[in-house]
Amino acid sequence: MSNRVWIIDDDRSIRWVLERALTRAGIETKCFENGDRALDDFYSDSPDVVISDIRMPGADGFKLLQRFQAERPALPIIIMTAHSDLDSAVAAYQGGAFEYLPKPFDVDEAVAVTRRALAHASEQQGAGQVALESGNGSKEIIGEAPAMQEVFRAIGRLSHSNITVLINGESGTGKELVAQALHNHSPRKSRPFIALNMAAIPRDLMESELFGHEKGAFTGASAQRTGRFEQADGGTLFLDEIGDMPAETQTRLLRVLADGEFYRVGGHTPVKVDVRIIAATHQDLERLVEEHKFREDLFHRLNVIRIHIPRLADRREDIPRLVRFFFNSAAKDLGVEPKILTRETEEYLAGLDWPGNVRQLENTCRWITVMASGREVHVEDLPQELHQQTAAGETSQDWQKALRLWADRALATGRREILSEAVPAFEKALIEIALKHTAGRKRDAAELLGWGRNTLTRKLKELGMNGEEESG
Ligand SMILES: Nc1ncnc2c1ncn2[C@@H]1O[C@H](COP(=O)(O)OP(=O)(O)OP(=O)(O)O)[C@@H](O)[C@H]1O
Repeated sequence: MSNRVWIIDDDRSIRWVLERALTRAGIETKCFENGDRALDDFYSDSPDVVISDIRMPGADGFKLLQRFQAERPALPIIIMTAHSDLDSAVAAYQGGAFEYLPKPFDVDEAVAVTRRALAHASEQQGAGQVALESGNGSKEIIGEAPAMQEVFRAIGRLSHSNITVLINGESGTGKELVAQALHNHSPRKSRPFIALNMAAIPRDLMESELFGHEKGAFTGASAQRTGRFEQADGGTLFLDEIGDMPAETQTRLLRVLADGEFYRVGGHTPVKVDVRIIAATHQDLERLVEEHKFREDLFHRLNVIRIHIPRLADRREDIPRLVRFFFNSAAKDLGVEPKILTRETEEYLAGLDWPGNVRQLENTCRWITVMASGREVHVEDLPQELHQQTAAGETSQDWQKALRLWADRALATGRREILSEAVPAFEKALIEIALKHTAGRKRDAAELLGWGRNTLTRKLKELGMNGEEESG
């Protein structure tokens, strides 16, 4: 009999949850508490799909992946791991894994991924999978927030391809870092990665910058110069702030993408290149298209795969880890000991808006490393502009916004069951004010609150506010 899906994890609760969910979904399962047991069974009873943890005693997930792959290259494997950095995700794909499931995962998602893997298994019966070599010198990308996990998955999925990618995200969110990771984990990784920011190049130099020029093509062109396209041949050209590309350059770019060749400025011989384009923008390109500021045909050429990188404020849970990461790298650069945040400072930083996103956080961490006197960083050690940001924010915020901010901070820093903290504080505040308005008369205060008198009496007792009222 075939046990269609194997679940391999040393954590009994994970095995239990998955087994239950898959069985309910009508999928047969077989569980193993370690990799060695699974390897023992592999030759006598082969699965259709494997779901495996990475870190286990004995044969770990990567070793299993290797062994399974060697025997059955088309076997889909889903790697689960709590260790959610990019490299383990991509390494999983390089071994031929089908999917990457960060822990803790949503059970429905796990079932959906397993279904896809089963469908894939039946399609791919017997087909081989291409193994990729590992990437080179990639900078670490920190991100445990679900939205960042999506980004990592996309990088993993795209690691076999040369497909055009459009990255969306505000300034400083890490678009270039992701573009570099896409390149480093692509078949082009040993060829150049050239980054170019459209917003930073003067308009009249743009074409020569991209396509190069011949000697004498314009005043000042005293020698022939190769452009970025030629420099990126065989590799990747990262076009940042593509929304700022002038119309005439858009037209030329479109032609290059269609023909795979171009002319240097002032040149008459076509130059052939093989370049993968990754474009990025903080702008809404669809809107620019509607406003006729961006060519629709170029937009469609670039918008093959879209990756969205969230604002830092939408992934606050990553802030403490990012801070530790930046403290460590700043300390290394400056030859000092890395700073440490107090819990209060950590909560404070996690609650700020960070309009400059990760770049602003990185700069702040450098500033602190240089400027803060002690090793422990307190709220008062933070740069002045961060204090101003909250002061300005809070005066303009109504109480609901302040409440949201509080909840966001509390959850981002690991607090749980926050209703039990917030509800009594909320009721207490309203009761106090109602009693103030009625000079302490309970009956009237209850009416102001919309409660019966008995309810108010009970609440006062529950909240330990019995000293606050007179009879009324
Ligand atoms: N998730 C992350 N983990 C670690 N470092 C990060 C992360 N995101 C961004 N950084 C760092 O923050 C800085 C800004 O990132 P990057 O230049 O990639 O942003 P960007 O979106 O391309 O910005 P812009 O649009 O302004 O060019 C870089 O130093 C980068 O290394």
